[in-house]
Amino acid sequence: MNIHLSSHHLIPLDFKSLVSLPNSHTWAPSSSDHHPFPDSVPVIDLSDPNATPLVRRACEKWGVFQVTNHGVPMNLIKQTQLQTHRLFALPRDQKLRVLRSPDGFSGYGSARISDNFPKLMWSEGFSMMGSPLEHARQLWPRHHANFCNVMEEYQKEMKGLAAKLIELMLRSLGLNNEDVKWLTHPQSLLQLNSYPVCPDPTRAMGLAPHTDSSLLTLLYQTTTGGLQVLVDGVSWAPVYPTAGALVVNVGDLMHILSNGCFKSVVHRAIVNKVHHRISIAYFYGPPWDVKISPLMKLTDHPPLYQPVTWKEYLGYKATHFNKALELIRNDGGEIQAN
Ligand SMILES: O=C(O)CCC(=O)C(=O)O
Ligand SMILES: [Fe+2]
Repeated sequence: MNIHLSSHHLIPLDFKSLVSLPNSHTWAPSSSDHHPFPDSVPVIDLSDPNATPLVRRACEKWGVFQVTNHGVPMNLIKQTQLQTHRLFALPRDQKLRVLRSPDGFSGYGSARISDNFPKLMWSEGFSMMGSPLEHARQLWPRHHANFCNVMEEYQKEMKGLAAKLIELMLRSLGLNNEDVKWLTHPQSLLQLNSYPVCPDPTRAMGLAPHTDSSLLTLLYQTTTGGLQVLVDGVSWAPVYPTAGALVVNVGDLMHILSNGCFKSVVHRAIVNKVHHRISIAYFYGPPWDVKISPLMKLTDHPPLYQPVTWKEYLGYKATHFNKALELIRNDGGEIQAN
């Protein structure tokens, strides 16, 4: 499905002014909503001597895990959370001053994946590629320094942790950083998500089911849960907020790189009636123009995917959404890129 909506769908609702769900935001329940999953996403302590095999198992079975003892200062996470609330608490017309352009990466707006669904989501977001200075100046002409410092520091910490986790994932497969030399210049995007209090959460969708296009995503979801992952294609397992933990999602590019060994996890965010939920997602990937393909050492069976750059892959994702991986699969996507 690829429904191209006009750019006004980039503009989130004025959530505060609504006492009921408008039809544009009312979703039919899906059959998997009735299959809650009893097991829960693994939590891995990075200081555990067994962390490497635990990471491998989590990536193969789930495509997602939580990490504790990750070394990112809790105070910085709290500051980032505070600045995120500060941004979304701004009056709507002020946030609309920094509206993301339809094909842009930075700024305020509805979820990028909105174009692929017939209904709209109960959320708003703010994305940053590199420094947020330009937008922050428009949001707070005089008081933007704190926001910028915190977001830049957070990106720096996430970059270090992402590199560490990639190394761990590679090591778990018998590989090392020499196999991904191009990762000395990673590319990343920081995305703040806001899910306002919702009058009818069972019929609304915070963020519709998707996989991330990154190599990996590091997500902080505060103490208000809402993230769910799809297990075996039929059941939604909640990812319970765990004090100080960060959620690690395997993204599509890591699935490709691992020649299908690691799952890229399908996930979604649900909303609730009581708490305004925020989450902070850091997407980490290769430089835009580097071709990613299954690592040769893992191709004891033929490579499953054709080489693709992150930029090209995002293009496929925009046109074919959850069929994008099929499109570059060697054993025959029937779909043709257009
Ligand atoms: O808010 C969440 O828990 C999920 C966010 C997410 O999946 C994303 O930003 O890609
Ligand atoms: Fe995601």
